[in-house]
Amino acid sequence: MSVDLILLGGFLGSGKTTLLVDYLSRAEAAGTGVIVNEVGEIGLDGAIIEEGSNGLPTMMLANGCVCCSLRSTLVDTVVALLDGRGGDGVRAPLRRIILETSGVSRPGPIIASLADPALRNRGLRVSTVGTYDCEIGALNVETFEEAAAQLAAAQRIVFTKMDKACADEVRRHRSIAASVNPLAQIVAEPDRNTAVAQAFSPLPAQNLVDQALRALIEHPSRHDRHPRIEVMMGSPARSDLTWPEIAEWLDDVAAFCGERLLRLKALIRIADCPDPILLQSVGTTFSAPRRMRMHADAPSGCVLITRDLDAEALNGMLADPPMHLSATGRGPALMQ
Ligand SMILES: Nc1nc2c(ncn2[C@@H]2O[C@H](COP(=O)(O)OP(=O)(O)OP(=O)(O)O)[C@@H](O)[C@H]2O)c(=O)[nH]1
Repeated sequence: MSVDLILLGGFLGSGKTTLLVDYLSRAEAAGTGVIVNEVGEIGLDGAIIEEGSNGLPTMMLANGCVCCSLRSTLVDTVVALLDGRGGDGVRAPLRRIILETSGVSRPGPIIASLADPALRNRGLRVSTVGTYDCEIGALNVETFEEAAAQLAAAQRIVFTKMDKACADEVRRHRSIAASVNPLAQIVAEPDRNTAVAQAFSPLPAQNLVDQALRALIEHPSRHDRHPRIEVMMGSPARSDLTWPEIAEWLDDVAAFCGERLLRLKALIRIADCPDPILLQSVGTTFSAPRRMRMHADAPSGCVLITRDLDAEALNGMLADPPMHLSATGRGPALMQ
């Protein structure tokens, strides 16, 4: 049986713990294990979650950041939960594990650490959910780098503190979130119960995400553009690209961008395969390429989300790049 491992990210104070505790009190949270990562020594979030965990197994990773110093501890903790060693008593098999990351964690290194051999055959399906604070916004200047990495990595962005924002502000936040991460599903539900239920429900099937990618490639446009975040579209330079060329290009892109690469998603046709190949990264952590047999007629292309780096710089990286990148439609610059 596969187990969903949901990385819950979002900046400090953006409402992760509150969302998680609200979820754990619901009937559909049965079969959930929780891991809480806190950087400070006090373990306040852990205590709040334990209190509200409804008897579900909860484990703490305190005193360090899960994307930097606690990576092997994270793997041990996930294994312990999967083996039924988290919390007290004998447990029914888990259906999902929710990892609340510390507000300053970057998702890429966490996903990379989950590729550990100890987790290889455990049927983990990793997904990413991010909270977006409608009271203060998500991308403030002081916290920009981590917040941008978290927002761009999310497959689902859940709006929090909607009670503190008027309808116009929520509309603006929706536009900002969609502009920074056009691949994410946005949950902007004023009704708290509905929002909590949707936050951790199974993510739309892969084909829905691929439809989003396809729509973007066919109709690129961005209404709100952040001055430091670029969403680029890529199209193949030739029709006879080979896998080694694409693999080398991805290596070059990752090395050139480093932490400035926030997200990459691509459906690419190569000469020696009848089906397009799906490629994805969160930060510079790439998942294994997948043949997409159901998408034989899909166009070839990619979406890249970067910070502090434009398409021209990436195109100039190689004399003859296999993919040509261009910025999506530009609207007025956002100053948030
Ligand atoms: N009004 C309002 N307040 C909220 C909401 N969600 C969270 N808060 C408050 O915002 C503050 C921070 O919420 P937390 O859930 O602790 O945020 P967090 O992201 O877990 O914070 P860190 O663990 O420090 O990163 C708390 O005082 C919450 O009560 C919301 O939907 N509406």
